Amino acid sequence: MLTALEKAGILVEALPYIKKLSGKTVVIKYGGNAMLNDELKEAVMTDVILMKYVGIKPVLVHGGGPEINGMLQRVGLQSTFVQGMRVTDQATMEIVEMVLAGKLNKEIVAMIQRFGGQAVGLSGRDGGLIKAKKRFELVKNEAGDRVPTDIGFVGDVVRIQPDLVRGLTEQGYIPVIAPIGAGDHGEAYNINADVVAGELAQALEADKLILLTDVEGILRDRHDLGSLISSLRIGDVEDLVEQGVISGGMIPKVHCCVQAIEGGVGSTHIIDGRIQHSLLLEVFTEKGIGTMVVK
Ligand SMILES: Nc1ncnc2c1ncn2[C@@H]1O[C@H](COP(=O)(O)OP(=O)(O)O)[C@@H](O)[C@H]1O
Ligand SMILES: CC(=O)N[C@@H](CCC(=O)OP(=O)(O)O)C(=O)O
Repeated sequence: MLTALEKAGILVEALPYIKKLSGKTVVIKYGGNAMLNDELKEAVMTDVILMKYVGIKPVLVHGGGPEINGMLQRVGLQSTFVQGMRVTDQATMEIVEMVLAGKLNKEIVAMIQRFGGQAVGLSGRDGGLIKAKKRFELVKNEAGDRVPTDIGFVGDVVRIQPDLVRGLTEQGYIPVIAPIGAGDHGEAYNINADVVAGELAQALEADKLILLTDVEGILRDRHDLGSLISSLRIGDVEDLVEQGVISGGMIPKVHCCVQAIEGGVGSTHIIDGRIQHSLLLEVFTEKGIGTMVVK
């Protein structure tokens, strides 16, 4: 048990971080398996609300890959991934939007409301928030050349109109955003939630981008938890991707951190969403956790 003095010490340790981040925007991406557990979900929402009440402007972008997988299975649709991106045909796109914008977005909003915060749920199709275009994934062929590959209704962000989100944070709401964009003709595109979080962080000139995931951070050896890279320079990222050290779903994460840093976001972090209150540990303690991607 902590003594009263130790408890007070923990609160005092948070003071410089509260001071530094008060009034600043922090974009948090929450998704994957870390989203399936109710206790963890509640801890994440509590952390986000706490951030808000100490003067930070949190913006939540959520994924929901495993939930989409579950629903696709229920309706008998197969799903495949190319470099961490879901190949998305028309029928899959409908399910993706139903699960992300219809189910999960509203559940998260309801949970924040229940715990005492004020949240507004949006998808990128609302209010022209995310303009998207079809993404062609660059995939290596046998000769080792990167060839643009059609993966259906998967989108790249063309433009973010951040005013709506800014207005909400200024009025004290916590925006909760589903990663779907609108094409030229209003059609829906499935965008990886990490990509949306990175782009939004840049558009909002956020101070921090935090990606919550289902591993400790970036590991040099996936089978060795002691090999966590706590600080990774953006110049070293491509080598690690080329060597296969960083693969699958970690690729969009690390790339969006690189882009966010290059786009002016103060700091980017990939942290373990399976640890209760990992957000608080990252934001309000000296040591932080996970991998910080730095210039
Ligand atoms: N070097 C690495 N270190 C840690 N995880 C890695 C690494 N390379 C690939 N991964 C994989 O990336 C996954 C995280 O990506 P993803 O499953 O898309 O997460 P989320 O669903 O949280 O967005 C990890 O669970 C792990 O399997
Ligand atoms: C193009 C693409 O892959 N989109 C993702 C969108 C959801 C997401 O990113 O969810 P997680 O963060 O939980 O993985 C998908 O269809 O799964």
